[in-house]
Amino acid sequence: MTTDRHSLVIGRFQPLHLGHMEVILKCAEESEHLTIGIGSAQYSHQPENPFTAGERYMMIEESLKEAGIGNYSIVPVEDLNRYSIWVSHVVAMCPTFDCVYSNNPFTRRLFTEAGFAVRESPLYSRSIYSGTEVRRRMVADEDWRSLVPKAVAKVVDDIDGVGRVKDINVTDSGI
Ligand SMILES: Nc1ncnc2c1ncn2[C@@H]1O[C@H](COP(=O)(O)OP(=O)(O)OP(=O)(O)O)[C@@H](O)[C@H]1O
Ligand SMILES: NC(=O)c1ccc[n+]([C@@H]2O[C@H](COP(=O)(O)O)[C@@H](O)[C@H]2O)c1
Repeated sequence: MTTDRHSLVIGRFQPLHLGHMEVILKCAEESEHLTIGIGSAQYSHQPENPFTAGERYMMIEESLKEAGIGNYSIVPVEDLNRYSIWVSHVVAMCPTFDCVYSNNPFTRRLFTEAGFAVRESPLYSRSIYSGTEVRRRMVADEDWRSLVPKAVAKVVDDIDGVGRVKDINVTDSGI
């Protein structure tokens, strides 16, 4: 089903996982155009945000190519420390959109207050499909590949992403 809806999905994608992909595929199917906002774009090399905006861009672009999706734009969006103007900042950075897909109550509230239609999409196997779980498995040498698209695993391998995630999770004392 395609409508004339122009939609936004926003997340940190640290990294993109199969839960994100379910939302993106549903949204792409329901929209004429989909914008994927890479949130917290200025952060990288931190335990919660290991990958740069450019690396996350590659993960999304290659995964959507793999999935045969074409009607989208990818836009890095930096955080602002003034919540009241963050939505205006997103609007200024992105192609026009009228509908936002998010499950985070705070993000939903900001867009609702700004007059956008906000849609909730089901959370897919949330106990395993989260960035937090993917990063935890990388550090613990457990299977993280089954939680992400093949294209994401390739980007992570190309940049030694697992080595980076492990290094930034080790303190000086080695704990
Ligand atoms: N398993 C999932 N199924 C559907 N949507 C998801 C899933 N995990 C995250 N999302 C959606 O992705 C958006 C947030 O993206 P983000 O990259 O911050 O996800 P995250 O996996 O929760 O991150 P982290 O665990 O690193 O904090 C939210 O709208 C959230 O509801
Ligand atoms: N004021 C702000 O900078 C602000 C407010 C709400 C969401 N965001 C960003 O949007 C992205 C998605 O956030 P949630 O995962 O919380 O929905 C994150 O990168 C988050 O930092 C930023």
